[in-house]
Amino acid sequence: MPEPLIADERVQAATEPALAVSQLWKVFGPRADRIVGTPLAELPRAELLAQTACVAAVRDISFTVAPTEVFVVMGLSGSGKSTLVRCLTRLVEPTSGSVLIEGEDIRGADPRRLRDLRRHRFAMVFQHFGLLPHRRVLDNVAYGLEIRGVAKTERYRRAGEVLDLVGLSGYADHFPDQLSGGMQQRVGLGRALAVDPQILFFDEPFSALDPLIRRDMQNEVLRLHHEVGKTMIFITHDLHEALRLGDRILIMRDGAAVQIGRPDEVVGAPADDYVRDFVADVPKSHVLTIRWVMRPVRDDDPLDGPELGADVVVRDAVRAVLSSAAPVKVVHDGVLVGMVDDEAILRVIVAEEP
Ligand SMILES: Nc1ncnc2c1ncn2[C@@H]1O[C@H](COP(=O)(O)OP(=O)(O)OP(=O)(O)O)[C@@H](O)[C@H]1O
Repeated sequence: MPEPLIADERVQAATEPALAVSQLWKVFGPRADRIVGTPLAELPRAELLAQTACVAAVRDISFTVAPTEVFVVMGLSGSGKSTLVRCLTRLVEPTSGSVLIEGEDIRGADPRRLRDLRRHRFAMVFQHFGLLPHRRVLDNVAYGLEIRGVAKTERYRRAGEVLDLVGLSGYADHFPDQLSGGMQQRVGLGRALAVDPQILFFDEPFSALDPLIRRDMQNEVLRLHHEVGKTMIFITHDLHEALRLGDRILIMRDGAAVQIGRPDEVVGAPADDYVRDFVADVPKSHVLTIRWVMRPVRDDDPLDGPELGADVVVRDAVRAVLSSAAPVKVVHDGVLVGMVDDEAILRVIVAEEP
């Protein structure tokens, strides 16, 4: 698959990143702080373990996340996703590297500042909802505000608002065990949103839910993201979930970042065989945009065909392309950047046939 011909700057705005991670390592084990920067750090995981009894759970990872971006961390079990994300809030202490949250170095935060950041700037949603069983839904949602010392009337007002937002109006007085798994996770989402955090962290929040409910909840996250526009860091081992939710995806393997890219980049230009295997079964027409299938404009191209934006997904372009006698013109920022003809579209569709 050719590289897209033009860069997409949608996500990477010129503003300060919400999160900037640089050369982050987490090594577990005895004398873990003696590994980074030595030849031992280059050893494959199994050899490092055999020689030093240490595990490099996160290896030299760097990335930035733009404000309001949904950034997904994906990888197989044991690849280091949870450790990486826990390092970002110092639930796990990084071994080396830096983590800046809106420019603030959180590795330098003292315990008081850290507590403050966790109460005011971050919120977490976990797989096992972590709800308080003896408290009503309303109190569970209001919990973060209670910890912050917000007065009862105000926190109930806010919790009521959030219950509406997550589709649980009418359930304020229920207890968690009276709700289905999906609804309990909505309470978890509501509790996270109630404190109006700057960054929401999700650690495999939907893995325990059955597939239909899981899809519902993914839609819910997309809808909430659209409404509240928070920066979200989302861990999953499910590629389809990653592709649906992520503006960009970080793919991890054995603690290292194998690829960081938009869904269409991961599917259109997998960095190696590991990623290629991951994406082999993804219906390409659902993910690739027409910039991935367009060809350069030729002098003799008829220019009376329809026009489509370069970010239109192939699946949504099929009808326009196939029903037009002339090739479709692909435009980006008002400039003609390529052409798409029937053949290019059909190649993607036919490749998906079982
Ligand atoms: N506290 C710890 N002490 C020692 N090793 C650890 C610790 N926590 C994690 N590890 C190891 O670090 C590696 C990465 O684990 P991590 O839980 O971050 O992976 P993961 O991708 O989140 O996996 P899963 O999807 O199964 O949760 C694993 O080899 C794990 O055994």
